[in-house]
Amino acid sequence: MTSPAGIRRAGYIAVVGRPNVGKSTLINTLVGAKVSIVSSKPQTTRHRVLGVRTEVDAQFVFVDTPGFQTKHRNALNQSMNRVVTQVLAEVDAVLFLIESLKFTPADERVLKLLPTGTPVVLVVNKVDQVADKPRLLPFLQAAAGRFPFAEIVPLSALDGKDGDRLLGIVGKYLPESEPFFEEDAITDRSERFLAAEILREKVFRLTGDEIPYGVAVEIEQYETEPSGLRRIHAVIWVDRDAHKPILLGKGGEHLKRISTEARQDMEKLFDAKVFLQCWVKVKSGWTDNAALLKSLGHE
Ligand SMILES: Nc1nc2c(ncn2[C@@H]2O[C@H](COP(=O)(O)OP(=O)(O)OP(=O)(O)O)[C@@H](O)[C@H]2O)c(=O)[nH]1
Repeated sequence: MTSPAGIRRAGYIAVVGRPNVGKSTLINTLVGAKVSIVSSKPQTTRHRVLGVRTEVDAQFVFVDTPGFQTKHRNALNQSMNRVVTQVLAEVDAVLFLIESLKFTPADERVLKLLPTGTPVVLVVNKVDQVADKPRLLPFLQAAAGRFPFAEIVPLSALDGKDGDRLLGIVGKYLPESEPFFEEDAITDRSERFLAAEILREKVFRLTGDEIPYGVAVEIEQYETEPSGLRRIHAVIWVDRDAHKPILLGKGGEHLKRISTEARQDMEKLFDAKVFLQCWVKVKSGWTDNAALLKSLGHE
């Protein structure tokens, strides 16, 4: 960080990019705690998730925005695009992620939504996958011609050192300000929200390709007992009858594994004992129902 001694900077940074470019991975690397979802499947991030990183002289508040869904135009996608537009109007800097040596029509659509009055840093991710490094240079030059980027930073979101380098670069664009969050804050979202995120991640990770998008997690009940024990009742909503047995598995074994792994992650994150009960229920057509989406916490 280069700000003069005693001066603190703080600001909001949006992370945008098409699905699967590595936004969640980058945020996890930058924030150093598991507050977002990482999955090999596209379009797992539907919420705005704030991750906070506090350095000696700057605080970075990252806003993880959903990827753009362009294949299916239903209520879920429209709500996603609204979130993106909202987020971009509010921030101090934008990180626009693309993948090394790829610039797809989906990237182009994200590019069109970038603000011109806000510094945009182009993050060229997954450089570790490029065997032939000299091929990067012309790619970066071409990218520089597409938009007045404030900076262009090739990196691997999996690499902590690259993350620190990026922080040094982004820090310059943050305004002078007192920090917004307590030093140890990792998120402004409640435990209840994090519990849902963790459970949703387990469903995606452990269920394979059979259930790509039609899954939502709802925390019906969340209680902290005087002993510190968290008592959580969760519903995993699926939009087809056929998906229920897939999630349950033989004799309920699969659901048991999902909930056990989710509980273990929650206990680690909350530093407390967790009692987690999960049900699988079918709600047909939920991805097309804006009112229901809202009731499930989607914006
Ligand atoms: N090799 C390599 N893989 C990466 C890198 N960054 C992310 N990935 C992988 O790319 C996949 C997608 O990463 P995510 O972080 O889930 O992508 P995302 O942009 O958040 O995706 P959505 O949530 O769908 O918008 C995961 O399998 C990551 O492990 C990287 O720098 N190098």
